[in-house]
Amino acid sequence: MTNMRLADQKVKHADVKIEARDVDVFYGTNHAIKSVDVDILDKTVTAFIGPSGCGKSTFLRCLNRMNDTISICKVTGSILLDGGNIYDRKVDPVQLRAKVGMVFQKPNPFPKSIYDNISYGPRIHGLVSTKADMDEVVEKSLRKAAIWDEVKDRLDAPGTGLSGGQQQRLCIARAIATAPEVLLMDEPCSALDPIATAQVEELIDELRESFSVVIVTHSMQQAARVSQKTAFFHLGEVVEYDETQKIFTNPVDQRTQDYITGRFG
Ligand SMILES: Nc1ncnc2c1ncn2[C@@H]1O[C@H](COP(=O)(O)OP(=O)(O)OP(=O)(O)O)[C@@H](O)[C@H]1O
Repeated sequence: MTNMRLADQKVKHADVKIEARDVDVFYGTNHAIKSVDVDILDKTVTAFIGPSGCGKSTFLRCLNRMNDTISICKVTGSILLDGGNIYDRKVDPVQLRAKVGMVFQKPNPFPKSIYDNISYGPRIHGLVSTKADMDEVVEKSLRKAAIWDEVKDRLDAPGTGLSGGQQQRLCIARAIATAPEVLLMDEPCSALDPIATAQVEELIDELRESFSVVIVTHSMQQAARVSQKTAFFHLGEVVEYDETQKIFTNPVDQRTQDYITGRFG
């Protein structure tokens, strides 16, 4: 991994936003995540890397209880958001997902207008009461996702009519609209061309001024470009979790070294 541009690596002292301890995940008898401990820092981009099937997406989905939707999936251990257990019975997963938003691999806009894609979340969560306020939230979210100029004259057009890269930025705007504290991104650029990928990467860097971003990526170059912290997953375990620069230049574990130098995965 030489000649790799590394993101601004200065990890400023940041509060822990999510504290995961001793997390295990089972799909039936398949033990997919094994005793994982990870702290996600506030206003920091954290990358999850590792070979296919090592559990990156599974662990990411634990952070906003998306795994609840999979009947055979069982999660044990503790995951605290600002000190509160997200698996507590009193926590409403729908409310949780407004705070811990998610962007998926394939852009998935609703079959609605661009405006309605953004206004839907704030409306169902009762975050906005007047049309003028909603207009403001829609504009702000689209601006923050760097797509406002491309869509401002066609807010009534269907979101599905945009290009792939625009659809992904629309989905990011949709996730931002509920004012999340953490944004989870599961291979958000894998369906995008290099130009759209660069736009989304630039956006990720800007978003971390407002909240934490956790990104699953197969691209080590992308992890190095956008993240300050990196966790290397292997066979359901976190082998190494450290500052991105350390992981890519001086990893402690031989398995990390082998992965980043392309010896497996
Ligand atoms: N919905 C599911 N039902 C049953 N098993 C699943 C499900 N999703 C993931 N798994 C299993 O959990 C393990 C971890 O998969 P996961 O998708 O989390 O890995 P990953 O590192 O994200 O892989 P990739 O990089 O290929 O996306 C694998 O053994 C996989 O088969």
